[in-house]
Amino acid sequence: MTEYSRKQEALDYHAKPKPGKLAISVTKPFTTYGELSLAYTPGVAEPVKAIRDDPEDAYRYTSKGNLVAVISNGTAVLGLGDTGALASKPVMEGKAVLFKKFADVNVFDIEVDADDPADFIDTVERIAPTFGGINLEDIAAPHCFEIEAALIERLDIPVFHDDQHGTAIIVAAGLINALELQGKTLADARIVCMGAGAAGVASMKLLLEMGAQLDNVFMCDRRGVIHADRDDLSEHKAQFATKTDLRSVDDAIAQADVFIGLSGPDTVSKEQIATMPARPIVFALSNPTPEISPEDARSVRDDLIMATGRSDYPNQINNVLGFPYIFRGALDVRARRINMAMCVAAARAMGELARQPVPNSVLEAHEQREMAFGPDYIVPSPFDPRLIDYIPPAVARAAVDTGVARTEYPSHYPQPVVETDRD
Ligand SMILES: NC(=O)C1=CN([C@@H]2O[C@H](COP(=O)(O)OP(=O)(O)OC[C@H]3O[C@@H](n4cnc5c(N)ncnc54)[C@H](OP(=O)(O)O)[C@@H]3O)[C@@H](O)[C@H]2O)C=CC1
Ligand SMILES: CC(=O)C(=O)O
Ligand SMILES: [Mg+2]
Repeated sequence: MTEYSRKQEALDYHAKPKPGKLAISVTKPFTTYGELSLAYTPGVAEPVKAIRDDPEDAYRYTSKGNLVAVISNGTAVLGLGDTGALASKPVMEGKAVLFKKFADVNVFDIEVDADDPADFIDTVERIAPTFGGINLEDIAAPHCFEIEAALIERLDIPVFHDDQHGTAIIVAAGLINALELQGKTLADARIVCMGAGAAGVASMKLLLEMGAQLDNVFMCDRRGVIHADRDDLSEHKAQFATKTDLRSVDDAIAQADVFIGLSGPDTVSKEQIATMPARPIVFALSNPTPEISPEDARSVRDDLIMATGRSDYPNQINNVLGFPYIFRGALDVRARRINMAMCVAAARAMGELARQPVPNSVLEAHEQREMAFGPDYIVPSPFDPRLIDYIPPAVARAAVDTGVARTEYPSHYPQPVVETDRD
């Protein structure tokens, strides 16, 4: 397929037979006058009064508890940069499709024309009563950090910046598996992260939480390696400013076991990948164009494990594996927030699933005869039907254990096996 026909196919997919990828459906019988009088006036006044008297009843009588807002201001849309709010809508509709298809979570996508963080925060705060959770998407650093922190502070529903934590979870799951396959460990691995924005900062923070060492993490932005002698660092970059003699990205990559790209298209060269020590790991995760193509990386290395964020190569490290299931688990225990313990639990569950035999439905979706844990299969496929059995229970359990759940661990979720003493 030529580049032109690929583009046209994508445009046609979005345009036909109806513009966009989503519609709203009605969940109650609605054909008679009696049903009209229940759904609308006078019947609707009863749940209104109930919720006025007890706001928790919103979870009982409305769609709030299974409704997430996917909200963007369009300032960091994929790796395309600041496209503006309107142009981010196809991505937000796409996230809504994934939420619904993979975890049966309903979504309103909301594109907010507000570059000023205070305006954006106010808008989200005002519309928050509608929703059971808020998924922030494609909001550039550094504003994304301020926006997320303010909304977590002001709201009592989960607020989750997907590009930060959704990405971090899948990066951690994939990296732990890839390191094991390469005979390395998270505690010892030297990691270069190209991109110190939303995704890069959160991913490195989760890796530190899960065992990576700060002295082994070399964060890079457009000005090169982030180090302690730089005086141009935001608070979020400064937490990675270690004492190091490394200054150039070339030098950092030449010592790195792992390269993680969360920056933009074509930001690392074949020559740089060629200098990495034996058995390297290269996650080129910028979308849609990675930091380096798998073809280019493989042309200079036959000992690497390679992943991208795309669906058309093996090892898709993409937050699609995370956000539908993390919200499913959080909503099902009515969590007040999504905390670090829930993120770690999700990453571990995801990584574990990749080690299990692959079901036929996944082989069929990928048109493969065989897939098994190994260099070309370090994370589950987005089409793995077991993701819903692995991740939400892990997230819900962590929410309950850390005291952020408003309900008990759901009775319809897998229950722990109780050992009985028969003696
Ligand atoms: N696969 C996945 O699941 C995901 C992938 N991503 C990808 O990660 C990338 C970043 O997204 P996000 O963190 O939200 O965006 P941000 O705008 O928050 O951060 C972008 C970061 O990348 C750096 N950067 C951009 N271009 C270059 C370059 N040429 N050389 C070095 N550094 C560069 C920026 O540097 P500076 O600070 O100097 O401006 C900044 O630190 C995107 O390409 C996105 O598609 C994001 C989320 C999920
Ligand atoms: C996958 C995603 O969220 C991104 O590239 O921004
Ligand atoms: Mg995104």
